[in-house]
Amino acid sequence: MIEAQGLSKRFGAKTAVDNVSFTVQPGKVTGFLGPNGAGKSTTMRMICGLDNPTAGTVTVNGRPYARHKAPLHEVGALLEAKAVHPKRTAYNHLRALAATHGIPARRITEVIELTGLGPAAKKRVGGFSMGMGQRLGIAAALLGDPQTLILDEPVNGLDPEGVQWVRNLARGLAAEGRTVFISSHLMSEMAVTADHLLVIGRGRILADAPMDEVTAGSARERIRVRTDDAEALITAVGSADVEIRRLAAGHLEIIGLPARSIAEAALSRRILITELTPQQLSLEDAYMELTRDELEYRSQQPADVPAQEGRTA
Ligand SMILES: Nc1ncnc2c1ncn2[C@@H]1O[C@H](COP(=O)(O)OP(=O)(O)OP(=O)(O)O)[C@@H](O)[C@H]1O
Repeated sequence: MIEAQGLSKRFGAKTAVDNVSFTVQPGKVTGFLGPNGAGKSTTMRMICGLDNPTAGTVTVNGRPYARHKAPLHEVGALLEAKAVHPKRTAYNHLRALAATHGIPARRITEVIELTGLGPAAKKRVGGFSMGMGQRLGIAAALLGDPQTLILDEPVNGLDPEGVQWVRNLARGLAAEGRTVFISSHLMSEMAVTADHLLVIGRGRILADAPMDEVTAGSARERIRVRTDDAEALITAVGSADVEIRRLAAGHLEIIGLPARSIAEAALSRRILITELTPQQLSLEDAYMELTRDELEYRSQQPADVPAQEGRTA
């Protein structure tokens, strides 16, 4: 279990992590999501004792990382920009790690097999693709057979088979009762991998909830509507609080109004409706809603490209 209490990290004037408290439970995959620069890597680095908190504490199984006698057996971490000697082979890199942590050689063979590194194990790491580097990082994280896994963007650079492999690995480790904390930018992947979500924006926790609660719990209802007269319906339901997307001819998505209000507005104007379907939020939709005001680096819409969403104000 990972427990953070009032955890903060400042770099000069920049507050990267701002007084966050959370618990990452064993037996589950917990996804860690947030826009670029939100504080995910800094939080993970503090969990692993690589950055010192400015305030607050974070423990793994009741102790700060540095206070564990055999940390590699306790916590396995894949963090960005892991330093690996480029002239070393993958096998020798793992052997050096194992030797300094009292891990037997047979475990090296096991993790090489587990991560599909076999054919590349005797090659120099300097020539590795990003995906092979990720597999080596995951092999290193698994080396001590730890109870807690912290994986920062583990699927970066992996091919579809590799992405699926990470998903099955994470789910398998959690099923064994381990704590699995994993960050990713791939929403669709996170939606099928994680049981629980922690969303961070500008250093603060925006959501800490089971996956199905996050995807079900949008503040605004989202209804698919088919009608013979889309223009009349847009006029009937339009207001500053209602967002309307034109999906195809006679096919709309109305956000911010319950189905009954749409039906009543249509009935009072004798507009025929042929479909009225409440939508389940995708994780991506839920995430976009949660982080709408929290983006540190925002993309600009080119001025001459019409906005995708027509707001009827
Ligand atoms: N060593 C550092 N010195 C100064 N600022 C830093 C340092 N490390 C991180 N930051 C800043 O802290 C903030 C959080 O960075 P962090 O890398 O934790 O975000 P992230 O959520 O992992 O982002 P990404 O998704 O882009 O990897 C950013 O504004 C970043 O520029």
